[in-house]
Amino acid sequence: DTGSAAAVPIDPRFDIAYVTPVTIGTPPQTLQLDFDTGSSDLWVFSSHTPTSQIRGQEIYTPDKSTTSKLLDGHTWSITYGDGSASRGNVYTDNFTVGGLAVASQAIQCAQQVSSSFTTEESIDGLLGLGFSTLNTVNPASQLTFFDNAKSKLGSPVFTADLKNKQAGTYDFGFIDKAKYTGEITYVPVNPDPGYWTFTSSGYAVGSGNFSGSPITGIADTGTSLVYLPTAIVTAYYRQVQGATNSRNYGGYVFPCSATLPPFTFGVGETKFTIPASYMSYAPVTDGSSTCFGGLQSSSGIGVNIWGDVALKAAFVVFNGANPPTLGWATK
Ligand SMILES: O=C(NC1CCCCC1)N[C@H]1[C@H](O)[C@@H](N2CCCCC2)[C@@H]2OC[C@H]1O2
Repeated sequence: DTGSAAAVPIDPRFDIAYVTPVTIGTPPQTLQLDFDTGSSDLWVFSSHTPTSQIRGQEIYTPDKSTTSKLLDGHTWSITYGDGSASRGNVYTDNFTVGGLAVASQAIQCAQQVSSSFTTEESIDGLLGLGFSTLNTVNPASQLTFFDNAKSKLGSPVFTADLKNKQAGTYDFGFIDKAKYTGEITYVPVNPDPGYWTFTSSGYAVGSGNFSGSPITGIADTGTSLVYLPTAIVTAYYRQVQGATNSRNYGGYVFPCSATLPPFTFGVGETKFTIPASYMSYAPVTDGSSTCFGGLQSSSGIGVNIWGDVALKAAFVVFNGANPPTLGWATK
């Protein structure tokens, strides 16, 4: 079997996050989920979510599905790196992504979501694509959709083809040659503690020389920006007129009119260049002429993160074989 579904930016102006349609239950209920390789919980806004915390999101109502089953006594609670959080109870039900079906997928129903989820009206929940070891369901942790689907897939892979300000694709079970150019460079993945952790072979700022120092970090579709060591980030913003590290906005900002250099990162012998246009994330507040950078420091986080700003510049294969690897190709 295979699956293929669109990854649609939630805002036409800035690539804050991407959502992908899924169906849950019988008859199918369609929700738009944020596919997140940086976590491993599949949770949804639901009939168990207080209405005060719902603002336009689609919800899953297990009682309306003839195939839903309560996973009795199981609960979950998750907090993300940006401080957003949710918790609730668990059902199993039929679940599909782009034609790929899993019977009895654990569906974590939110009984509480934090404000940043309530205010993000176009995200109806998350679909974790990290390793199942990160799943937070107690007392028995649950498998991700990918882990449940693996046995049905011709090849135990999924691919991310995220795009700048346009819809891309998540494919499951096959590698679409039409989506990339040249060869795919595969690199080792350390699945402990549960992220798609790999080592980049270095970086360059604009037309500057390539620095071949290894950068270990995670490939995270659920994070908008790229977070790297301070030395790399300061080298980048030294090339941006008027850039400053703003305590007020919590990162590097610059005049939206500034000329930005592109940013190149290495994977094995292959080099990926993030265009300058991807390196300006969004105005710090609506209509402001001060923009927030797409590259920020990872010093406060404890891990380097290759988020959407970087992933958009490549075709990425998440290879769930044993051992797992990551494949990177230009497009
Ligand atoms: O917390 C992170 N990443 C951290 C960012 C700071 C540095 C450490 C990693 N990712 C989350 C992301 O922000 C959430 N957000 C929801 C609202 C729209 C934008 C996406 C969404 O929910 C979980 C995951 O995706």
